[in-house]
Amino acid sequence: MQSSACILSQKRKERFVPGPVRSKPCFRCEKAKLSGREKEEARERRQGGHCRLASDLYVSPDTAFLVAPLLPPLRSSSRFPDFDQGGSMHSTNLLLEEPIRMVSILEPSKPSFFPAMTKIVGTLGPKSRSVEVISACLKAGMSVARFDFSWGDIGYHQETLENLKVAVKGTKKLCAVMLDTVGPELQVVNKSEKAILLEADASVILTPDQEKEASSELLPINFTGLSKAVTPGDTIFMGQYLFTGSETTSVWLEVSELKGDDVVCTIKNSATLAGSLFTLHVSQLHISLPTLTEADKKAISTWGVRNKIDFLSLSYTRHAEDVREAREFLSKLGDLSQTQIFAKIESVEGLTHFDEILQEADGIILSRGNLGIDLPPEKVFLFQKAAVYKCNMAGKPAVVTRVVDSMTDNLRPTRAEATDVANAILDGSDAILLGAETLRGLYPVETISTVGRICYEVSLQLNKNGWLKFIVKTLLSPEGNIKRSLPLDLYGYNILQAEKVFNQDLYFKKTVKYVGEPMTHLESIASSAVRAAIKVKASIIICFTSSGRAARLIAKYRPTMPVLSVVVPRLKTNQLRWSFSGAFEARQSLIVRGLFPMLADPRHPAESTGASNESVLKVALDHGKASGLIKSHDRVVICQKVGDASVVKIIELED
Ligand SMILES: Nc1ncnc2c1ncn2[C@@H]1O[C@H](COP(=O)(O)OP(=O)(O)OP(=O)(O)O)[C@@H](O)[C@H]1O
Ligand SMILES: CC(=O)C(=O)O
Ligand SMILES: [K+]
Ligand SMILES: [Mg+2]
Repeated sequence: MQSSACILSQKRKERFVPGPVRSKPCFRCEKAKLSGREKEEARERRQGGHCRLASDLYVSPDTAFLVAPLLPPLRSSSRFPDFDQGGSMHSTNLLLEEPIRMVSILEPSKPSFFPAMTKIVGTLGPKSRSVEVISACLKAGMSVARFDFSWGDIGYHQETLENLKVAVKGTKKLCAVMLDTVGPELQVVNKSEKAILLEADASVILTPDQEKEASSELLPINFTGLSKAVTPGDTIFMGQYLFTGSETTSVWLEVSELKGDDVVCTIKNSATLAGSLFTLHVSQLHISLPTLTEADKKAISTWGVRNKIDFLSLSYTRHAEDVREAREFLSKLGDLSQTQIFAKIESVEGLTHFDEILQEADGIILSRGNLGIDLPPEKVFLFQKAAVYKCNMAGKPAVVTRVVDSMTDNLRPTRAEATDVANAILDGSDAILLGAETLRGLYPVETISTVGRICYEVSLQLNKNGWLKFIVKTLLSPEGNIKRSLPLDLYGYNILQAEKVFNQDLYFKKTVKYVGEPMTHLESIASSAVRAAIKVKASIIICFTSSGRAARLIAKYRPTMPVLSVVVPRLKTNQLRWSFSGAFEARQSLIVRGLFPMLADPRHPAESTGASNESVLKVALDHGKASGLIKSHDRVVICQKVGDASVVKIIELED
């Protein structure tokens, strides 16, 4: 297992190895005791020799053959505890094999009812709070609305939420609500909102005295402990980067002197700061403020309770204890005991405690905005791949932020951003979180639809390959040279699957292996459902669930087809009144890759007993047909309980 700390400790002075760079095991990993399974894996690696290694890393057998002799042999005396896992999280699930016909890339994807499997979280704010814009956002594919309490008051966010409710009714698109806390965020408070001109080489003082007026010489901040936390020579990053998505409104400061509670800084670049709030970021510094601040608690216990928030996005989560405390706080707030906590990893401190945080949290937000400042740039990708992989193995949703900053002011993302979105999905992310782009960007709806189209294209490729529908087979000569490509049906030997971007098979096996044995009954059933669905080329999986657990476990195995998660409400009581469960569970699946929730009518039986009676299954199938997901003669895999037994069924639809 790649330890989070080892991302930071790896040195770049690696010996040149063709293909993916192999890292030295870090001091901590080398010291780490190997578990039984790890020992077994290490043994397998040794036995596998370079060929296995090469075929793991390189996709087509012919390149593997060429590359294998170039790889240094594995030292049998040395352990690479993170390599096998590391290799799998980097590239082995991705199989973009040669030969792909380049012109085929240009073929527009056929309009289809196949949905984008990746979810989009949109932050609602000044440019996205009218009923019209929110409705358009929902239609464009937003399934979770994020309310960022770093700015705006409770009344403002309530107005936006009322509009969201109207939009949900009007569009009939389900949308979950996420409250994003302020947390220990350092902020410059500019009450007058006058633009502040900062010039390179001049001095500016950061003071905790918030009564003072902000100016080019003096900036009041919301934290008293800064002068005790920094030392001369430290750099401080300041600006509206996090809100505007633009780096040109940011300033680098260097601490030159500490005067009591004040911090005197030298300005490193000229910039004009506009607006009422700028965030400060001091690289790799622990801020002695609680993760859940008093202001956050107030927002949660008023706005949060009133609106039954589905997700709490816990900013600057630094330890597992932060999550436990938030959970304890939520547990006393009635319905909010059902709210899921998504830990935001946005500092090196959070990264260091990633594993334990993941155990406590319901999901993870890879807050690349802040973390991107805290981490050396060359380490960001490694964090992303490692963190997403760990989330995938834990079966917990991974959400990636800051993907198309430039769309805040532009109709098109940069090519780097467009590729980044697809890569984040291929890495295994469940959802993409849009911040400044929808909050105060000029094109909130276009941003969602552009990101949605990328998600759709990736999902389509994954599904297409899962079905092996349009696969072109390459024939190899006995020497292993590529002879020509022919359609699948014509020949039956030496297959190289082209146009394949995701090796579901390998992913599945790794996930099963990671869980180990014995597997819980439910996970065994859930993984079998995915296996069966792929083998019989099912169009969808229908999963009955009450707690949402079964559906989440199915999603964990990354089916290539949509999963209709049929949430069956349960009658529950809190001693005072009776109510039905189900609404939270349905909305909370709106952030999980591939899950499409449907709330069942609790009065219906699971299946029809007579021809005429309405059943949950019939409603689900009708819903699938009406939305175009399934049609006559399609196969559908169903995961449900019959009596006491959990079963996986395969049905073939009639005309
Ligand atoms: N109402 C239902 N009708 C039929 N099968 C169901 C129903 N609810 C859940 N199942 C099936 O029961 C199994 C357990 O799933 P899951 O844990 O999600 O449901 P649950 O009802 O919340 O579970 P539990 O019985 O553990 O409380 C799965 O196979 C799931 O498909
Ligand atoms: C969203 C957020 O907080 C970040 O990316 O840092
Ligand atoms: K925030
Ligand atoms: Mg952040």
